[in-house]
Amino acid sequence: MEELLDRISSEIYQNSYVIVDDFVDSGFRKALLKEQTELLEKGIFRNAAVGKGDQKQVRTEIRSDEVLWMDSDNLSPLQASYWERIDQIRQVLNQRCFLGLRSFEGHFARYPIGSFYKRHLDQFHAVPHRVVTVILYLNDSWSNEDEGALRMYFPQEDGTEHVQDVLPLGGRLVVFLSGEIPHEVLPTKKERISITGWLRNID
Ligand SMILES: O=C(O)CCC(=O)C(=O)O
Ligand SMILES: [Fe+2]
Repeated sequence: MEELLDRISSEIYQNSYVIVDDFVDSGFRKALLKEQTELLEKGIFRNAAVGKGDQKQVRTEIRSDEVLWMDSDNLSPLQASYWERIDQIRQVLNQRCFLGLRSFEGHFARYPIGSFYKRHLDQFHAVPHRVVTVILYLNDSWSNEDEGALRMYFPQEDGTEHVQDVLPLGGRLVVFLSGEIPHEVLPTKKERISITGWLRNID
């Protein structure tokens, strides 16, 4: 984990993003996926909203995933163990990148077949406190034909954008600066499950 934390902090410092394959082992991933699938079957998932406070609304033309927020006071043992690992990332990013990260918030997300999330930034006027986005994919298998990639846009110095597509491979962790990297989820041809969270500079 030490080496991994080194790599995460140096790549965030240099590139504003990092991709870590097999961040969790397949036993842990499968257990989380099972736990989440059970919640899903109980119908606890909600259509994801866009915006915050009074502005909050379900806009399925922007995003059509379903989310379930994790309750920090009521974490399952698996969720707690994931939070602990994220907290190690939080600490190393504070030590090496001086990001002043104080807390984490996160939700499970399910993208049914055909769903997507249009291009956006995770940090904007209504949610200024999200500094680092952390996504863990839980899918059993994924290939190019399943589509549903995370498409990231990297602004270049000459004003153009470099585009990178990242497949939601199970166990893969994607970390990036929430205010710097616009991204979208391309329409998926297979159900797509993840945990998306944000390290914030408030408690
Ligand atoms: O699941 C992904 O790949 C990205 C999700 C996302 O952009 C978000 O929830 O803000
Ligand atoms: Fe996002």
